[in-house]
Amino acid sequence: MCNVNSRIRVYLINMTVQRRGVKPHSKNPENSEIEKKIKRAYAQRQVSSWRTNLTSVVLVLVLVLVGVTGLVLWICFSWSHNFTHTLVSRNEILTQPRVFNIECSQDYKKYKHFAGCTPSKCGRAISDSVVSLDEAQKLRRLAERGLSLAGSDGGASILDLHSGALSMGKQFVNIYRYFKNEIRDIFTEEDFELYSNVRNRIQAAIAETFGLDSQQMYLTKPTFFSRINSTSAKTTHDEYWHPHIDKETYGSFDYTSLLYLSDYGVDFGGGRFVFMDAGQNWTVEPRAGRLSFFSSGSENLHHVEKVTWGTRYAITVSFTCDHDYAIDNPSLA
Ligand SMILES: O=C(O)CCC(=O)C(=O)O
Ligand SMILES: [Fe+2]
Repeated sequence: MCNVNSRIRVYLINMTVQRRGVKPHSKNPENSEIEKKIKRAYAQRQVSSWRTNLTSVVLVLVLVLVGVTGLVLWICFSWSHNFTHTLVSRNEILTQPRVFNIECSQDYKKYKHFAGCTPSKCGRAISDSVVSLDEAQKLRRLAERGLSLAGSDGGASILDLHSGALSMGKQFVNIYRYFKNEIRDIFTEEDFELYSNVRNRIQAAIAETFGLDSQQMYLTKPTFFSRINSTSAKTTHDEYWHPHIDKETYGSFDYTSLLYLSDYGVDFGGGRFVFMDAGQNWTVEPRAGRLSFFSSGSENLHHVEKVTWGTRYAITVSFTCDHDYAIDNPSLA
């Protein structure tokens, strides 16, 4: 194509020169100067046409790249959505506990067996009728008061009424030692009664669901209030979002329960609880008064999504079958 064009151009040059009455390819210096100019102009036009072609190619490549990236992102998004299911959404109110039975892992075999308590029937359950909204709101105020005394530098902060541990900066203090008698200005006997009462009902619900003897279950540590916001964690113990198995993390746990004190999507964003099965995730959306409980072995690998805004309050209430790891209800005495 370019060759044909150049031939036509040379022909036109010759015709121009002939029309001016000059012999083509004449040795006349004036004519050769004109030829040079025309050739230079032609060369410039060719360079600019290559540039235009190159720009078009780059543009097409960029468009293709953007298209492919979009497609990959879309596939990834729909893939992760297809495999994440909502077990219970915040908007639903469960009138009946929602129970999912799962085969127990081998984890419990590594520990002493306690008939009537050690998990032989495993699973997960969610109930909105063990704790009332009013009770959850009272417990949330208790948590707000306690955690307002200190708190971690970022991520999760905890308050353990049993041991007295409260996050403060990058470490913990013991509220009973730190605040001494002033603690009675912060918490009341009624607060502690409510806490113990709620704990008893949680224990009964777990026993009923898994067919256990409630008398053989003991509260164990850590049992604590948590407050999570979107600030970034400064220490590893304030990083709450890692997938984990409670039995592995805490040893004594046989049954874990979580009582939510605030609402997903209203009080905070992110922060859903996620059960992680092979290739599938199941989320529990917190709502104030919602109780979620499960056997603590690797059949219930889980994590909490990062909180993106607002503040999330919850209580982790843990049970063991081993009396050696039992803890008492907290008291102000
Ligand atoms: O707060 C939650 O939803 C889960 C907390 C948790 O996984 C734990 O305390 O082990
Ligand atoms: Fe956990």
